[in-house]
Amino acid sequence: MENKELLDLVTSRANSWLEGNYDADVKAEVKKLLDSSDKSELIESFYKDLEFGTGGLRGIMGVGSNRMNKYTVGAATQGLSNYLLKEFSALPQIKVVISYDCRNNSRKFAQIVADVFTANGIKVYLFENLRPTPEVSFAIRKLGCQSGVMLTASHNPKEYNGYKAYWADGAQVTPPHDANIITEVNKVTAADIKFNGNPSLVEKLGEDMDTQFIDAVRSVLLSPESVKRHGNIGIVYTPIHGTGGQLVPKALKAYGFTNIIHVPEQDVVSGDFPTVVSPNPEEPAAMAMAVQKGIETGAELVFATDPDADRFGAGVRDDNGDFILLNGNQTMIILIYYLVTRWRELGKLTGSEYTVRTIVTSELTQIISEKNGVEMFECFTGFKWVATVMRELEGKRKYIGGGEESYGFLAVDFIRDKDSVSAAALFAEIAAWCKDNGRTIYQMLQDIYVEYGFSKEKGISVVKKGITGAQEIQAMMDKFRHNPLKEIAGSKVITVKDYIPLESKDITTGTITKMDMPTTSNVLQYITEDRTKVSIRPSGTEPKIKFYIEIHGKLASRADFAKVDADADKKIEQICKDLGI
Ligand SMILES: O=P([O-])(O)O[C@H]1O[C@H](COP(=O)(O)O)[C@@H](O)[C@H](O)[C@H]1O
Ligand SMILES: [Mg+2]
Repeated sequence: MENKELLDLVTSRANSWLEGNYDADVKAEVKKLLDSSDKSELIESFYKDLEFGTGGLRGIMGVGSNRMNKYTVGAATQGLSNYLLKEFSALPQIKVVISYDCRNNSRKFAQIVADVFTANGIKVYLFENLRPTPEVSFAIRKLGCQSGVMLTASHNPKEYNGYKAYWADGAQVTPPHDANIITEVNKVTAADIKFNGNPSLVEKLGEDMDTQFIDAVRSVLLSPESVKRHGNIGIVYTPIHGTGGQLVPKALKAYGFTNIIHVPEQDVVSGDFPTVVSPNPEEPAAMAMAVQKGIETGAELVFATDPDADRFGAGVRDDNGDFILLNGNQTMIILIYYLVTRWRELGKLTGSEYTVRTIVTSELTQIISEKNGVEMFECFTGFKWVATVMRELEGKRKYIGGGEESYGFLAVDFIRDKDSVSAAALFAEIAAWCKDNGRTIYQMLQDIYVEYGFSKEKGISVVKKGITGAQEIQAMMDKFRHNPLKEIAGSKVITVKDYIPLESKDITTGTITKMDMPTTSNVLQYITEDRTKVSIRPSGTEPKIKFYIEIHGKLASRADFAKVDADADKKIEQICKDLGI
């Protein structure tokens, strides 16, 4: 779009906010944007509507159709209400769960969401205080609700907020509901939003639901004897100012862990995230205070969760006693290995069990799972796709666990989104079990590489903000799509997978095979002769293009680990050069 055309579009959209049914302070903000000589903020705020991405709506807070505010949150809820009223017209009472995280405005947005739902005659179970995302999923199933909303922008920077929308099975909405809801939302004008809530339709949720959640999580403990013997392991835990503090320590205690060490500065609930630049446990800086506390106290494990406590990050001690922060693939490898091993040892495997990973998560998890006789399914990025597999297999096969490289794991089937609470308890349990086996988690990971093959994964995100950033990301995707790399780190590319046409192309023969996926997605994958895999996709939650690198090799024994790992780093460096990142 030409600059003039774009400016006309945003000016007319902003003017409609000045004329429409909007609060006076909102109009004053819009006027400021219109009057400013620098039009960039006006353009960013109005050039499009906020879109449902990988994890619902997510955007910077502020006025405008492309921002998180009373009206975009209100319109989303009005559209969702309209859709629920149609879909469940036979029910005497539609019910939903609402929770929110520590972010600035999350509580306020939660109240707006509750008002709009109840104004539409929908019963709301509203958490009395901030609670983790997985508890929303849990409560929807427990209370037999039709939908739910979590106000959070997950691990995004503090300027952001967001809206995760759930369906009756406790999973975030997927097709056809997501598209149908968007159609309803797009029909809503500011005047249509019913903001005048009906408090008599609100029921508060709190400690009772927490107890049910913790009891359910407690029931999946697989090695109670090991925990009994080693319940005094020192575990540092930080919620990074978010919701995890409500449940993670309780879950660890319920498992039998007694030595939980807090990072008091980060237990402080705050949407300003005063002690970190970014509240994302994937970034080592977000875990620095916890690691420091671990060093000071001699703890063995360091855990962190993101603000809405669906992501789980862990640090373990290496052979020198130094803390190593595991990446999401390593955590997933450890969790999957433990689950399938323990299920097998306990005689719980009947042949119908399964696990799930996303297409950008290490294939080593698949090898481990399947060598233990447990089929692993592949799905798109977004935990809603893991939940989709669970929905399809509900009542037919038994879910053991599933997850993804971005610190997301779910080890239970009574929740349908990633859950850091059960993941943290499980991880601590693994540390106890390892002690009984005479090794550390770090050594166990190396043993896994020896037994199942060595792999190393690295995720690289390139940030490209705003409207121009989005165009640059698309141009990069176009380049990789139309001029695929022929060689990566000296190895021939033999397969290119494109998830828009859902085609896998064998480069040697030119044969194209259709891929079976429930929908399409803007993802490219290159696979080389030496099993290197590079996946490329634009993020659906942040202004980023993401590269996922995975390489495979051999590890003969623990003694060789340092060398094999260092060589892997060199290879990954070369791959980055080849990708131009
Ligand atoms: O951000 P969260 O923790 O809600 O998590 C959501 O977004 C992550 C990042 O997605 P993207 O790569 O599209 O940015 C996904 O990996 C995850 O499955 C999804 O549930
Ligand atoms: Mg999160």
